[in-house]
Amino acid sequence: MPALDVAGEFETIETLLRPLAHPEWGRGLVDDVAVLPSRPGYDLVLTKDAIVEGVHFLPDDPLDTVARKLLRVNLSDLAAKGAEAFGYLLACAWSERCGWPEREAFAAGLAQDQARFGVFLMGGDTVKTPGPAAFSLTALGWVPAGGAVSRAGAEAGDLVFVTGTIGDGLLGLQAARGQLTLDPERLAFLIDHYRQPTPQQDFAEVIAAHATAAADVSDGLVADLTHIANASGVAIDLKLDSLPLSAAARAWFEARVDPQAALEDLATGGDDYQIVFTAPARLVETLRREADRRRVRLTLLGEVRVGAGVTVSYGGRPLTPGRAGWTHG
Ligand SMILES: Nc1ncnc2c1ncn2[C@@H]1O[C@H](COP(=O)(O)OP(=O)(O)O)[C@@H](O)[C@H]1O
Ligand SMILES: Cc1ncc(C[n+]2csc(CCOP(=O)(O)OP(=O)(O)O)c2C)c(N)n1
Ligand SMILES: [Mg+2]
Ligand SMILES: [Mg+2]
Ligand SMILES: [Mg+2]
Repeated sequence: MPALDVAGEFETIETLLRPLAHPEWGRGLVDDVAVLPSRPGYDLVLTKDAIVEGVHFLPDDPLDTVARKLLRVNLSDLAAKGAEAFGYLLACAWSERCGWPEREAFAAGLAQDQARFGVFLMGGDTVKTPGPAAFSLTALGWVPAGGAVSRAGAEAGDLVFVTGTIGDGLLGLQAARGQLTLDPERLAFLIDHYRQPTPQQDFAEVIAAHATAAADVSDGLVADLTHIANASGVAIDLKLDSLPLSAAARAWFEARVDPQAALEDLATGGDDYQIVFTAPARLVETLRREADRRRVRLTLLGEVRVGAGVTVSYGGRPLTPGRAGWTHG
């Protein structure tokens, strides 16, 4: 284990990060830049999200899960555009709690997810901070030229779908803070979802082929649907009765005295990293088949109308959630 005060930055890069570098384009992490050749017939899709201790993850979250969350929240944005990820740039601002073993865990978490999601490290930056740890990642992906799905293509008459389940991120945060009473396995499932959500990478090609508009759910289902409605210049009806819940979230839900308030919390809590998208109504069966083939749960949540904004309803009655989702203020 090297003495961090003398060798921290370059030991970290050489020993922990270089093994993660892209074999051709990362230049062994010894140059000032990475260089990648353009890919004829494809567009390069780029996205960047940062995560900060105390804001996006908890001070006692293990560093391997922090690294995976960082990579996954970014892969989630690429998947929502129908893009296939191939690489990423990484910036680490290590705090006092990030000694060598923690940095090793961080790199090991990335190595595992690189293998799982088919991406490589292209470069980045390594600094220390006297404050809370913070990490930022720029994910890179390819999409067939002109094929990236935007937030802006929803049309009146389209249907609104979401992959997976909604609410596990919010409940996972509460579980990690010791604020939930549920079976231990359910608590573990929720905490795992909070710490290392699964980006819907396998669904990206379905989005590319069929979605008219799409976004990943990070701020909250209502907030992210509002982004789609605003960008597309349409109104969206969202039926809370249809909200897809995991078994753990359902167990929590069934113990609530106010089901409407509970569903509102789940639909505005965020940290879901599912894909919410619109598609023409005639594609329902195709979408269901494509989702089944990939073992992705797919839920019809509502529809697109002429107008503006998102109308949320429960039991046939419109309601106004106190907030649409998370904002950084
Ligand atoms: N500091 C910034 N500099 C440049 N663009 C930014 C910055 N912060 C956010 N954006 C852009 O604003 C848009 C919305 O960002 P955000 O809400 O973070 O998207 P997402 O929820 O998909 O991660 C994106 O196009 C993003 O690239
Ligand atoms: C300790 C902690 N508190 C609160 C949250 C909830 N939270 C923080 S940021 C966020 C929204 C997503 O983060 P953001 O940086 O807005 O991601 P983006 O929309 O840019 O992808 C949520 C739900 C959390 N994940 N962790
Ligand atoms: Mg962002
Ligand atoms: Mg994002
Ligand atoms: Mg997004």
